[in-house]
Amino acid sequence: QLGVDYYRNTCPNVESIVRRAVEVKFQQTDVTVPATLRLFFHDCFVRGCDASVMLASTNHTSEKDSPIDLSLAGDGFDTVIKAKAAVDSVPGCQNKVSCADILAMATRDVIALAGGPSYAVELGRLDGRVSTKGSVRNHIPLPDFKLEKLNQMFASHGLTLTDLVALSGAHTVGFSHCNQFSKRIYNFKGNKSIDHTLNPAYAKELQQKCPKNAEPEAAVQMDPVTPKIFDNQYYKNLQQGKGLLSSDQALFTHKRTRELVNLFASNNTVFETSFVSAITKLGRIGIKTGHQGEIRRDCSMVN
Ligand code: HEM
Ligand SMILES: [Ca+2]
Ligand SMILES: [Ca+2]
Repeated sequence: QLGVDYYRNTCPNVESIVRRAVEVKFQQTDVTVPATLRLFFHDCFVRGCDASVMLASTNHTSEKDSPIDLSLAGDGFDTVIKAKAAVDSVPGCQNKVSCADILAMATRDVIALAGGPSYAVELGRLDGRVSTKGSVRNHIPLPDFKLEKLNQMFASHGLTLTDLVALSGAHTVGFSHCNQFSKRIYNFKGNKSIDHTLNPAYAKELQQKCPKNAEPEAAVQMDPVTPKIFDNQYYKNLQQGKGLLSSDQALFTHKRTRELVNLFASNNTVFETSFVSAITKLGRIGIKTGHQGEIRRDCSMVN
């Protein structure tokens, strides 16, 4: 049911309206890029791409207030809210475009703004009416997951090992808080050692940036070389033992995925093509149509 021309008759200029709003937001802060990209991932993996991640808590706690999603940067939500306001300010477009579709378009736009590939976004998702804190824990992968478990979680959404490796390339931009990888540098396997898959010089650098008593807000760029550019540097980092999260470095440790890492590291065009294919599949997860959803007036509340 998804299609690139979905709003052809209802709001023909929706793509340029969203793009303009995203550009303005990006000029204010470049954190807009990783924040929006991660928001899209966390939305699609929990109840499908239906903007459930944007619903505010009511008498029960919603996804965004779950422990994992509390680390989603506010600028991602703000990007969608601003783009939605821009769309709704155009006569005829008011309440015609779903928050889920605006998030999908904004994600495409931030990737291009950071120097990554551009692609046609499929549209036609409705917004969901349900969001629960409990659903996040079992659906969002954790940074200490083994490859087998990561693969299982992605496979449950029809995503292949190639898709997993390509989508992990999103970690070419953005930050991680120290607590997400502190075990690797201070207490690996519970015996006060350092994860041996970490490059020793990089491990030292991380210990400096994340001292044992680091404040909870302390964060490190996930790609130490080109932290703001959407490129294949992430894979080159993995080849050098500079994957920040255990789940990143695992892609190079295992033979099955190492070949893909090497391929993406050596050929940015292949990486971009694989990423576009994978994020397009990501955007198809759990699509709601008809009575299953609605076009939310306010992205943070059901109608
Ligand atoms: C493969 C399994 C994955 C795991 C275990 C994982 C885990 C994480 C963790 C722990 C962080 C740091 C969060 C923080 O401390 O605030 C993070 C950040 C991020 N993740 Fe992932 N992630 C995965 C896949 C993905 C995918 C598929 C995407 C998007 C397509 C993505 C996009 C991002 C982005 C852009 C950031 C940076 C966020 C920011 O700077 O605000 N991740 N991820
Ligand atoms: Ca969702
Ligand atoms: Ca990069």
